[in-house]
Amino acid sequence: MTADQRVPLVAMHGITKRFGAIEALVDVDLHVHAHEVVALVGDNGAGKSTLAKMISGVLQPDAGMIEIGGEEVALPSPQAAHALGVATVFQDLALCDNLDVTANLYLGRELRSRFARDDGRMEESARRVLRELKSRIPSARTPLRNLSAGQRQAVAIARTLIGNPRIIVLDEPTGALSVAHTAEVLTHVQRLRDLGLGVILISHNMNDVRAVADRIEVLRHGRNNGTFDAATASYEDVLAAITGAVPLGRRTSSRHIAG
Ligand SMILES: Nc1ncnc2c1ncn2[C@@H]1O[C@H](COP(=O)(O)OP(=O)(O)OP(=O)(O)O)[C@@H](O)[C@H]1O
Repeated sequence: MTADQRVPLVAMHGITKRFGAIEALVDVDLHVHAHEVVALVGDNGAGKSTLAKMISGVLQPDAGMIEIGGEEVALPSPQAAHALGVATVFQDLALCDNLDVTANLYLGRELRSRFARDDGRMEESARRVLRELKSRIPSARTPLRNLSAGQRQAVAIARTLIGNPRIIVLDEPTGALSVAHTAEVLTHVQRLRDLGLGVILISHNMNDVRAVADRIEVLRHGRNNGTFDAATASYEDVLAAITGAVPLGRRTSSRHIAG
């Protein structure tokens, strides 16, 4: 079976979203398979976050259709998206400095034994998830305030794994990180793919994108503006699609690329 014949984990068709007079997204398509990292790139205001918020149930499209596992779905809330296996790490990470790693992973969904919070089970499961991610965080009991920016990002990613998601959306996970921490986070992204998840990676950084993505989807002014195989795409061609600067000659249409 070729990649195109597989049912995507998530497929968005003809997504349109307006904020008053602003057309944030117009007729946008996006799909992601299992074991695939799709980078969503574009200039400021291209519509990346708006699209991510729709997969995450934070925003709803004005038109278009979203399928998960081949079934059309409604995602009226983040809870609805979560229940269907979509997990998102937004830029603010939503972690608590005063709590340790385990407490952050289980924030708002603590495991309980019959009468009390089951700290032992949570810690064991936190250790398992960190191992799965190949994280270098020293202990599941380390207070978050002692972790580096890269390790915090790892905790935020690990937190999504607690809910057994199928699709993970990462919004600029390396935005504020040093080179070493960026490399660590990119390893985690690869690990998510190895675990069989579909990953949507929003990024401004072409080096990161080319290091981990299988496919690159470009948005420009709220519209699809090119699909590239990350292994073979030239930096110039992707940049041209992002900025609209260069003729489309060498760009590959989304219809010609195996997803
Ligand atoms: N809540 C909102 N109300 C009004 N306009 C919005 C809102 N959210 C986004 N927009 C507009 O929609 C367009 C797309 O924004 P979006 O944040 O999705 O772009 P982006 O590609 O994620 O940009 P960036 O890389 O700067 O985060 C922009 O013109 C933005 O100003």
